[in-house]
Parts: sequence; C-alpha cells; structure tokens
Amino acid sequence: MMINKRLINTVPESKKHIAGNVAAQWISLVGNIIIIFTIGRILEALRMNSLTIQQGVTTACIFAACVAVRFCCARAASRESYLASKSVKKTLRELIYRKLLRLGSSYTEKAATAEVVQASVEGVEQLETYFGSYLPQFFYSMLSPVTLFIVLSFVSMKAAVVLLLCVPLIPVSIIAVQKFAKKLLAKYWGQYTKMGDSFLENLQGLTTLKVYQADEYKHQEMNKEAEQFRKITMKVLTMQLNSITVMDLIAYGGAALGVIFSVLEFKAGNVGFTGCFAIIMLAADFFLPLRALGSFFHVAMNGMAASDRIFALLDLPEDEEKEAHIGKEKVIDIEGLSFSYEADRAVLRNIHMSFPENSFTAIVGESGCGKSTIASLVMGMRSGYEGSIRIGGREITEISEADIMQNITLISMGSYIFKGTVRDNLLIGRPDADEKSMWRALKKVNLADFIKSAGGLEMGISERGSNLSGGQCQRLALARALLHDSPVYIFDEATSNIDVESENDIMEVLIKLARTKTVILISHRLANVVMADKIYVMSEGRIAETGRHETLAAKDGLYARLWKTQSELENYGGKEGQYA
Ligand SMILES: Nc1ncnc2c1ncn2[C@@H]1O[C@H](COP(=O)(O)OP(=O)(O)OP(=O)(O)O)[C@@H](O)[C@H]1O
Repeated sequence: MMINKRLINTVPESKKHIAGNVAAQWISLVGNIIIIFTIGRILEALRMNSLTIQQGVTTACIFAACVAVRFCCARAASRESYLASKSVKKTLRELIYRKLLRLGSSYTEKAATAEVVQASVEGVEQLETYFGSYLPQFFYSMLSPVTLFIVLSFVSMKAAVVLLLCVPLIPVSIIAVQKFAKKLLAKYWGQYTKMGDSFLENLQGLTTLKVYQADEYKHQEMNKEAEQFRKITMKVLTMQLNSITVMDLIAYGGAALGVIFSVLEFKAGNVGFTGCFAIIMLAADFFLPLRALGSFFHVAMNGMAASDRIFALLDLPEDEEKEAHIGKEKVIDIEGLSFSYEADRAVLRNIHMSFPENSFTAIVGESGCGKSTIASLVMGMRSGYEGSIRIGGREITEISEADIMQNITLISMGSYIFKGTVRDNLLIGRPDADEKSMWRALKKVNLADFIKSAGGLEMGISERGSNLSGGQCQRLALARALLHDSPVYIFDEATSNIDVESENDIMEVLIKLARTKTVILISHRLANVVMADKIYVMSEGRIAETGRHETLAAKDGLYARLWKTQSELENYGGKEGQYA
C-alpha cells in the first residue's frame, strides 16, 4: 500500500496539519487557474484589439489578489508541513524512549544499541519527508487532477478526458516499482545497521584493537562493509532515478498530448482562444503533483522501511507492568534457583541462599561459576529462572524495576562514570543531595582531599572518568552509591583491577556499611571476605560450601584450597600479606 495506516494513526495530531497543507495547496491551485484564465482573456482582448482600461485594471487587481493568495498559501503549506514533521519526530522519539524505559535496564537483551540509536535518530528523521511532504502530496495529487478536469471539461471535454486518462499512468508506474523498492530498501537498511553496529563496536574497542595492532584488520573488515553499503546505496539511487525518468516521460508526454488536442480543437473552432491558452498552460499541472509525489515516494519508502524498524522496536515484548513493592524487611531469600542463558548449558543449579538484614554475606568461587549471574538475577535484570528469589517476602518477578533499583544498589567492576563534574556524578546517586552529604560521602571513600585539591565538586570529569585513576573512579562510584542510600548493596568485583590503597578504602567502607545495611560481596579475592558473617563458596553453578571464614579455612574443602593458593601467590617473594 502507498499509505501506512499504522504510522499515521501513531501520530494522530499530524492529520490536521496534513489536511491544512492539502487545503493550502488546493487554494493555491484555484488561484493559479484564475490567473491563467485572466491572462488568457487579456491576451484574447489584445488579439482582438478590444482591451479597455477598466478591463486592464480589473485584471491587474485579480492578478495581484491571486498572487497574494498563492504566496500566503505557499507559506501556510510549508508551515503545516513543518508542524506535521515536528509532531512526528516528537511523538515517535517519545514512544521509543518510553518503550526503552519499559523494557528496562535489560533492553540490550532484546535490541542492539546501534539499532536503537539508528531507529530513533536517522529512522525518525527519514519519516519527516513522509509526513511533511509525501502524505500531503498524496492527497493533493488526487484532488488536483479532478479539480482541473472539472474546470477544463467546460472548455473542452475531449482534451480534459485525454489528460485525465493519462494521469493514472504515474501511480501505476509507482506501484510497479514499489515491491522491488521495498525489498531493496529493507536490504539497504539491514546493511546500514550492520555497518553502524560494527562501527560502534570498533570505536568502543579501538584502544584494544590498537594494543593488538588489529586495527588494520578491522579497518579492512569495515571497508568491506562500507563497500557493500555503497553498492546497495547506488542500487537504490539507480532504481529511484529510473523510476523518476519513467514518471517524467509520462508527465510531460501526457501534457504534450493535452496541448496537441487543445490546439487541434482550437483549429477546428471548437475551443476559443482563452480556453486553448488555459489548456496549454494547465496541462502540465495535471501531472506535476503526481510527478512530485513520485519523487517524494522514494524518500517516503525509505521512511517506511525505517518505520518498520521503529515498529519492530516498539513491538518488542515487554514484561507486564509490575506493581508490587518490596516488604518492610529487606531479607533476600533464594530457594532452589536454577538458571541458564542458553538452553542446554545450566549456569546455576539448585541454589539456596539467604541474606538477612544488615548482614555481610560473601559469594566466592572460581571465575565463571555464576556469581555475577546471581547478582543480575537479584537485581531483576534477567528473567526466566527456576526456583524463587524473594525480597521482603515478594517474588522478584512481581516487584517493579523502580522499586528494586530504589532498594538495591549494584556496584560492579566497571561502574560508569559520566562526563561532567564530580557533582553531576554524585547527583546521579541522589538528585536532591546537598553539598554536605556529598562531601561526607567523598570523605568516607577517602576521596575528599583529592577532589578538594582538584577543584572541588565542580572538578571536570572526562568521558568514562578517563582523567581519574581506576581506583579514584571506583571510589567515586562508591561515594555515589553511598548517597543512593539503599537498604541493600551488592558489590560485584568492585575492587578488581584497582590499587591496594583504594581496595582497602573500599573494603573499610563496606565493612562499616554492613552494620546498617545488607551487604553482598562478590569477590574472587578471599582476603576481602574474611570478615563476612557468611560465605557461600560456589563451584560450577552449585554451592559447594557455606560458613564463616574460620570454619571454611579449617576444613579440607574448596575454600581452604583456594585460600591456600591465593595466600601462596600473594605472599610470593616473602612480602607480608593479609594471608600471613
Ligand atoms: N550474557 C550471557 N550470555 C550467555 N552466557 C553468559 C552470559 N553471561 C555469563 N554467561 C555465562 O555464564 C557463566 C557464569 O557467568 P558469571 O558472569 O555469572 O560468572 P562469575 O562467577 O561472575 O565469573 P567472574 O568471576 O569471572 O566474573 C559463564 O560460563 C558465562 O560464560
């Protein structure tokens, strides 16, 4: 179909602007018809040498009035076109944004970031022409030939019928290419998003690529993709150009036919001079609106292909609205929990864990045993598990995401530090935090002195905190988390890859925090979990052992083995360490 009903109904307020645009163009057409007939009559009078001053003045007045009306209509049409496209952009971007919010923090499970960016930026931009130009032109190009036919049928029925019969050839040619164009454009968009995806990925991993000198390889790969994109773009352009050439032939051929007929009728004495002049001047107007529709059509098709992608995004399945709130007691209970990312590879098997209020619990185990998976399940970031995860007596799947985020703060290895100032980053934790509490949080993480010397809360922070050290970044992230002031904190390898001083600072804060909050610490470094009230030792998705450090270290189990290996490694070279 040449009209996408769902798209129009998605932005209902655009309808009135489209109607306004069509009305303005139609009034302008009527003005044009009046101008042509007035000029025709003047020329006829001149030909007959019968022009009177009064006729000249009246004609000049009508001419000026029509020109003024046409000028106003042109302005009104372009304004309505602007308003239609503005409402489209606003509505669609809002819809996409709200959809992402409803999809929640795990939206990347369902849609790639590059795809979302392209749909909401480029895709929506493409629809500007669809609503601003194509749709009004679609209706106007039907109204215009009918109007002209009615007017010219009074002059010469024959010529009017010939012109009207040629008009449908243009939409026929458009429909003929439509199927082919749709397939081609779907391919074009597919190629475009693929290229966008790899571009984003390579840009994000550029440092790593440079380190391994693999940038040249990726460069070649991207070149190949760009070349494929160039080829498909050229195909699209060739298709559009060919289709426009066909439409031009029909439009100007049809107009020429109309002109020939009118001249023949004039010669035969069936049409007067003014009538003949009007047909010659208006013949092209039969076709030009459809011809313009044809060229907008190709841009609009691009927009429609983009809209398919936008709707695919908007149609992504959502979890139903969750209303339940976490109970007063923030105890977390996990019973018989099993989970897998892929069908035949269990990551967690029959896990039982309990995290009492204001306790310090640690989860340890070798890399890949499923520790972080537990954290993301408790945060409600993943669904589709077996067993139960209850917070305050409520199953996590029933609790709203906002409520979970308000009650649990996750601090992971690569906490994101935003470009801006220290203040901006801290306010993310608590938007209404005052300066005093910000400094208190910075002091707790031992960052206050440094921030003071570097310009205070207004200190500029680069993207991803690149002007801070890894330890400083993590301490700032911790200060932000402390401001968030939630009853539960999960630290997932929050002290990995940072200096010993920062690690010690963070551990000190964490231990103090556990007196008033529920703290879960996921760590591969056992020296950090010595103080925990309870330690869960995991192995291959199961709980291998449970207990306090002293008990576990005394046993001849997995924990004791890990402890021994780590103490040997960290005390290597005779350094006094925490394991001594
Ligand atoms: N998004 C994912 N899709 C598929 N498999 C995943 C995904 N994330 C993790 N896994 C798999 O699940 C298993 C457990 O991963 P998880 O990150 O929970 O381990 P971990 O104990 O936290 O490891 P580490 O200490 O190295 O962080 C791993 O085998 C991993 O390959």
